[in-house]
Amino acid sequence: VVDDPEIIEEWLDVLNFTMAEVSHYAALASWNYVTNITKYNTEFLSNVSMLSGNYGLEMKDEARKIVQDNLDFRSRRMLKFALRGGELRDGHKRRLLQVTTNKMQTIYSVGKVCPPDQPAGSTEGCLALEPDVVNIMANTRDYDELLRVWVGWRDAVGPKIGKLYPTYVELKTEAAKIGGYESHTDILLEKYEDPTFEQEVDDLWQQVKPMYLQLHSYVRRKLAAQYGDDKVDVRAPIPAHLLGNMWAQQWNNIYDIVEPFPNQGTIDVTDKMKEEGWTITKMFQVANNFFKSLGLEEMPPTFWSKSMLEKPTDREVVCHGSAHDFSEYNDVRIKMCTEVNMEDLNTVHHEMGHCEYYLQYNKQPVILRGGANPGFHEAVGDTIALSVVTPDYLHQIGLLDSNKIDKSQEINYLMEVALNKIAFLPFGLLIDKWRWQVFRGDITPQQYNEKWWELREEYQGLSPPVERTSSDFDPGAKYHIPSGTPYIRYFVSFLVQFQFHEALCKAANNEGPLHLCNVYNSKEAGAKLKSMLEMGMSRPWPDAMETMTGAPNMDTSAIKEYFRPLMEWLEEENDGELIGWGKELRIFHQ
Ligand SMILES: C[C@H](NC(=O)O)C(=O)O
Ligand SMILES: [Zn+2]
Repeated sequence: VVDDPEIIEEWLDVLNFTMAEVSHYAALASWNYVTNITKYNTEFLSNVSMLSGNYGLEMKDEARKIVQDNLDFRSRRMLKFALRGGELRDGHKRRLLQVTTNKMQTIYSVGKVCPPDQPAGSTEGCLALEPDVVNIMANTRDYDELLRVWVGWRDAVGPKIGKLYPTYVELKTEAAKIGGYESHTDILLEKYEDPTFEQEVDDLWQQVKPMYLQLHSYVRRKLAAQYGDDKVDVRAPIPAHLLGNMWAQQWNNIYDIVEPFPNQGTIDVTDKMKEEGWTITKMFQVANNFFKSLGLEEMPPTFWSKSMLEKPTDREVVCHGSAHDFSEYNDVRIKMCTEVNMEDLNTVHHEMGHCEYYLQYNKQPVILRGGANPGFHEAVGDTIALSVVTPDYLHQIGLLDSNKIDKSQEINYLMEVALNKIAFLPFGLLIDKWRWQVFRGDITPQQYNEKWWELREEYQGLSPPVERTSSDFDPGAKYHIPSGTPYIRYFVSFLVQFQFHEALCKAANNEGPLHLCNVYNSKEAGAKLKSMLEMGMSRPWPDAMETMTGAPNMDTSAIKEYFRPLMEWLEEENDGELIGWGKELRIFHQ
């Protein structure tokens, strides 16, 4: 037992140094694997993960000996984090968990959708998820072609991942129990340091659900008009393959089908980006310039020389966009199979927001480097992107001919943003609703798929376009399940980013409405954001929220204020029409 403050401070210093080293090598091994999926890099990642796991166990055993009573807040917080998490002591089980996770991620990342009656073993004519299959889902308006790739992708990766998932769940459960937790779900929730967090997210969803129902009702009618009443029944959930996205998580790609006021010029600037000859590098330079304009850190030279900003042609990679913190030498990178379009312009800012956060909290001890909560980390880039997509800024960077918009163009603009942000909310909630139940043992392997679709209908008002059975594993068709990346962070982000946007607009003395506010070049907005980012996870997230907004809690008033003009318009449009589905189906009256 150690209770000498001198020795404890010394231990914490050594912890910080060794954690930086171990995290650096773990990040490098992971980087090598995700940017070049080879047998060697996969095994190398497994080996390094085993080593960093050994270090973690030793560090935890030492931390347990430390008496925390007369330590200051900061040291106690560092020790709290040091003692967190699951714990597998058995080397074989730890390796099995690592290998199983790598296998699921690899199956997903190399998955291909092949033409019908493809000879076994040949990849002739097969399509990768990014960019090929994603582009079909975004651009084709052929019901059956959409169905083919929607089913094809799930067939390609679902069952194989589904076979591995129960082992993954068992091992995570054993690690949690040895670590002193009821289930792995408690480890996931622990990051929010909030005993009522599950109740809070349910309450927040109830507050924004009416907005989602308005959008869903309107979009369903437009899809019925597009594909016919025999394909889309306005009294029923929407077939899940018609929303322009493989997971129906964001609906921007069907903007043309749902556009409120046609021929008014659109703020979907994909075509303009291509006409203007935008390159992938330019997209990242524009994003970098926005952060610089706020007085924040620019991406360092190694970001440009070491990132992977487009899909390589000579190897398999994990295409799903990600940002990487190497914990040393100011080395931050992005890996992304970028395409020149508006959706990816948003994602570029999203990923760079992670890098900005890494750069801002790198003065913190390694163990305090992280988002105030994981939702904050997902919200930084998206908050900036809320300024980027405004007519004012798009005009400034030459993607819109004018920054003036009339009433109908304003509704069009809000619809574009709502298809990204409002559509996403139930999806952001249901993924971990499913996973929390799986890790608690409330959903068995036999029930994986049927419970998934129950949640998809309950929250999103979607239905599978064809019969799904328990031999399918549709959760596995979404990156975050095979990769083990938690998801409630995005639900949190899609709410708090509007609070952050409002706070930055206030700091920038913005006069106009929230949805037209663009904080580009505002050093006051930058200073406000910086004051929160540099905290990392050194304080509980309500303190970080208070630094940003003046109040400590998540709050839906900002997102409601942002979309108010659109909601008024939608309630007009939906007056007398069917809204909701299942037992909540009703006629809407203003
Ligand atoms: C919203 C989430 N973003 C991310 O993974 O970066 C997703 O793509 O599903
Ligand atoms: Zn992210």
